[in-house]
Amino acid sequence: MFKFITTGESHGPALTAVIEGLPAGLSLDIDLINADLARRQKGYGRGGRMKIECDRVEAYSGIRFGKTIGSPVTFVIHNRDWANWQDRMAPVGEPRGEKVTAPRPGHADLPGMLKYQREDIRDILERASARETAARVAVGAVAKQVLALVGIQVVSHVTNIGGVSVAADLLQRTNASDIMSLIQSSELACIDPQAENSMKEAIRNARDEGNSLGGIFEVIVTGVFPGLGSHIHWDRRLDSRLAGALMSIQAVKGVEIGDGFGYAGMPGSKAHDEIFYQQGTGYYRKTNHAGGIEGGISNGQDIVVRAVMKPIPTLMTPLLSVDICSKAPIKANTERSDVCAVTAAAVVGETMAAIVLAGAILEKFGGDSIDDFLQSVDAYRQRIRL
Ligand SMILES: Cc1cc2nc3c(=O)[nH]c(=O)nc-3n(C[C@H](O)[C@H](O)[C@H](O)COP(=O)(O)O)c2cc1C
Ligand SMILES: C=C(O[C@@H]1CC(C(=O)O)=C[C@@H](OP(=O)(O)O)[C@H]1O)C(=O)O
Repeated sequence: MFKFITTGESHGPALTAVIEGLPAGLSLDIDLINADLARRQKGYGRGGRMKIECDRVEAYSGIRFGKTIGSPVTFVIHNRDWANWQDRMAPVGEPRGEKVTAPRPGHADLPGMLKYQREDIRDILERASARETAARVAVGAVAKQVLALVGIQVVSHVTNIGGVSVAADLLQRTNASDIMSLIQSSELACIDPQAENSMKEAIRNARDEGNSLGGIFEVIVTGVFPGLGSHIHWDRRLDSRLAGALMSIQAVKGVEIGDGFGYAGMPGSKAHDEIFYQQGTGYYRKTNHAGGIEGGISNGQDIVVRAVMKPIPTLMTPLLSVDICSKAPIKANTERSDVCAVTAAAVVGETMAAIVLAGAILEKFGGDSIDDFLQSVDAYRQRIRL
């Protein structure tokens, strides 16, 4: 079974990712993994930490001479900032440094310290931090390399920041490959230069006020063939897996697939994608309201998923809180922070979608070696060529 675990604290020595269930013989391009790590570090509105880090993976297991050998793959990403935190984050020795006692509304601080019985909120915030997503992106980049072998690509872009949206008509007429090239030159991974200017202005204003912003990103998966996921059980549905995976990203608070929340205002006659058939090419649709999934199963159309990120909880003009020692009112903790991280979250969204798709495809076609896997995919594709 394809699965992974990440470890590491934000200001600890390193993050790790251990990936299990990759077929043997997969050629892994480490440069592609590092390129995605670099993309995750970008985005107008990110804080000082991204100037310190330069994320790169080091492979520790599961790969020989560039190819997987079937055993678990381990990647390590060193935290450069560790050099500045060795005293406060030492794995052994007496506690040093001031305790964090003013929980930030919106972060894991208060529920985490109650649950884990900690007196220093740092014990919670270090792991709650989205620094962990660097390790996930390394896993996602591997998943994308599995998907690429069968012609599946995953792209993401930002569609809204702080209420400023990409123009609706532009969104409708831009396909996934155009999106990939358009976002190359954008600091926010946004396809609409005009909207991007307004988004940047909104981020600047938020920063000046000691405030923060959230937004929406979209993930599109192309080249998908019908049959990934299943209607049989709730936890095999591709839509439920994608929603859960996207929702697992720190600060993501809503996910929609296809027309999503827009369905509420539509009659059935406008909501579904009529089915057509052409000899030679088979079944096809003229619309994609479903976002590529019907009955929890991919239907062969592009998969389209959007997620909303709440505004960053660490505010330089802090909200009210309560000191966890004295119980007296206090301003919430402030520390170095992003003002807006939707661009980075989009890359993480792309990652999580790729992980779900790679999991579904490896589950369906199995194979201990990459050749077995590809043969099985080919045989299935032949069968469904109707
Ligand atoms: C890429 C990324 C960067 C983030 N950067 C920050 C940050 O600098 N400061 C902060 O307070 N929260 C940041 N967050 C959000 C917190 O990690 C998140 O709000 C927190 O984990 C609690 O969110 P939850 O309620 O969704 O779990 C970031 C999230 C992501 C995805
Ligand atoms: C380190 C990353 O994001 C961090 C996510 C984060 C949080 O609370 O989620 C808080 C900030 O950490 P720091 O206090 O070290 O600046 C962000 O920089 C990263 O994305 O690599």
